[in-house]
Amino acid sequence: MARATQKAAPPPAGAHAAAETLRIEDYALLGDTFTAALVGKNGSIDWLCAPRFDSGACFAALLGGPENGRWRIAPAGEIRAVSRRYRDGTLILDTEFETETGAVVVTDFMPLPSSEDEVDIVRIVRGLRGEVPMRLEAVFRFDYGHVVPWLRRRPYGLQAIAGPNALQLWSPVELSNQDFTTTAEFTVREGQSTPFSLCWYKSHRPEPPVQHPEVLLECSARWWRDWSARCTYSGPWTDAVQRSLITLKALTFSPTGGIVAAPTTSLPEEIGGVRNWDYRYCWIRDATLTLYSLLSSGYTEEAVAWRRWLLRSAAGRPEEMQIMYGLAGERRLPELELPWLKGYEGSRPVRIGNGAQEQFQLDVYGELMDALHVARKYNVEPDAEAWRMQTVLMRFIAGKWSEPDSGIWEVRGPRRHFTHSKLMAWVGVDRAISGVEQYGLEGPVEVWRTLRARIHDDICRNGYSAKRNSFVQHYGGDDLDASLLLMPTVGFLPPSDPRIIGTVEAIARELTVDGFVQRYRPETGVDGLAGGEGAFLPCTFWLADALALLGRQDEAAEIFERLLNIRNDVGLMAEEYDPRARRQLGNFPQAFSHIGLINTAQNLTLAQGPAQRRASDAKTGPA
Ligand SMILES: OC[C@H]1O[C@H](O[C@H]2O[C@H](CO)[C@@H](O)[C@H](O)[C@H]2O)[C@H](O)[C@@H](O)[C@@H]1O
Repeated sequence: MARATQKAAPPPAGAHAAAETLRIEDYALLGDTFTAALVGKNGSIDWLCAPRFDSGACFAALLGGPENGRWRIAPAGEIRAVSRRYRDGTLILDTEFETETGAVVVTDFMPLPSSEDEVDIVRIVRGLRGEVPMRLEAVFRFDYGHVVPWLRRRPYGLQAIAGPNALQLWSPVELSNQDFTTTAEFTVREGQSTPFSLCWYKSHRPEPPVQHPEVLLECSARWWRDWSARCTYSGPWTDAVQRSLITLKALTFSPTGGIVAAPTTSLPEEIGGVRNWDYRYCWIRDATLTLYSLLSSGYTEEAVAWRRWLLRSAAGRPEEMQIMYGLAGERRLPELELPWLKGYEGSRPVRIGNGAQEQFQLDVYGELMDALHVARKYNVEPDAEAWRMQTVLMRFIAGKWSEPDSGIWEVRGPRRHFTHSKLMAWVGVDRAISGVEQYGLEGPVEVWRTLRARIHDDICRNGYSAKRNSFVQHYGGDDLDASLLLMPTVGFLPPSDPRIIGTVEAIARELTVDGFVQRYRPETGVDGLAGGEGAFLPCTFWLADALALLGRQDEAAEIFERLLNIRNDVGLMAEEYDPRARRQLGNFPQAFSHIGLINTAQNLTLAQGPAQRRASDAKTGPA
């Protein structure tokens, strides 16, 4: 049985049941709108940060090995087949294991509604056929696998405690403890049910009471189904859109409305490579597209919360505005490496924090201007404050638009005059002018009109290559960049303009690998990083959007279907995809990719989807 033990060095990996390497797409998401967990097809929860998305992980096997923390419940013997699915309209996962002696289903979920002080995970094992010997293995660690806690036997099961963190494992079966690993063996027969629950809480607080798993299951199912019922999208891709919306909701930090780019850090953009970043923060850039996806699907409340998060986070002097913030708008997100973690399939370093936070990325000012414009257009909230912010931002854009920056891809090479950055500066000015022209707000509109024309002219002269008949990645260069697919979407030029057609076709021809779009060619060294990366899924959605705007609906739909096909078995997508190895890459699941899915589905279904609406907002430049 579990007993009090003393802290010691983490045991070697060999002390645990060998871990198979799971692909990124072998994971499914659990979440409670405060934090999230990833559970693998093998029944192992390999990632959980508590109490918030950006807290230290208590299960970090995803980026190391079982010795860095995990919680597995699976058949003890050979598994013949595994299948899984979310219950309709929920984030409640059923994983079915088929064995020689029978079949069981493990139901995993994080109960809702939840609170900031506790994080719960419930796992209910039910026998479907025959009888199945099961094994539980729990390796509790804190601080990303670094801290080995004390384990104490408790009447309900086990408590793990170290520093500010405590976990309680509630178990109806006997637990054993050896080498800082907790195990249990039990058998489940047809019709039987064996529930477990795990609760993270603040170690200085009293132990939380254990709640009944079946009651939590019922409440959580109701909570998700009520939420999903608010979706207004209906069309050929309703299930896919709903799954992406649920994912987006699970990536939302409910106390503040901030949406994290992904719940993970350091899942690699290249297996074995160094492009491993922490995405557990909120990016301003992703805001406009997020707003469109929420508003056009009926989720006004979430859009309001996200807009309020934006206003609070970006408040202050524009020169101090950041491109990303913490969940509550925190500004300091220092980038650190965690040398004790060997990285996903050896992809090192594992990083927490994100150095891109300090970069100057001109496009985010335009993104913020556009997001506030969209919110005004949809009449999201009374908005005097937003307009005040926009006029201040306009002064900043006017003074800074001609400077080089690090761009949408947050390159770690030298700053450049990225065409997309200038494009978004143009968008910022254009939306300010709309504030005056369409909404009667006050501002120096003549000065802004002159500025808009100047930026437009600058982009057309310096960001366009007549030789290539395409806009290019940065001034003075010849390379392409998939961010330029947004040119028709933001309304810079009409989709029928030959320069736009040329750009979309050049990207489709030269940046596409087996039908998936790369954001740029890393081998040019523009990003200052070693190695390469996969195709970027949001950019592939943007290609579909651009083609739809060009009236090439069939091609757009073909790309969209291709994207749907590479979602994993439970409808989730990472940021990138390796078309040759046919596997997902990068942080997972990625909000930007799911936002792309929602918006493109709407673009292909509605007469006026988000892309058409965004394009028609702008005063497009001379054709
Ligand atoms: O690979 C380079 C950069 O990758 C990350 O940024 C990407 O994700 C952001 C969030 O979705 C997105 O806004 C940005 O456009 C993407 O390039 C990473 O966070 C950066 O640190 C890294 O340099």
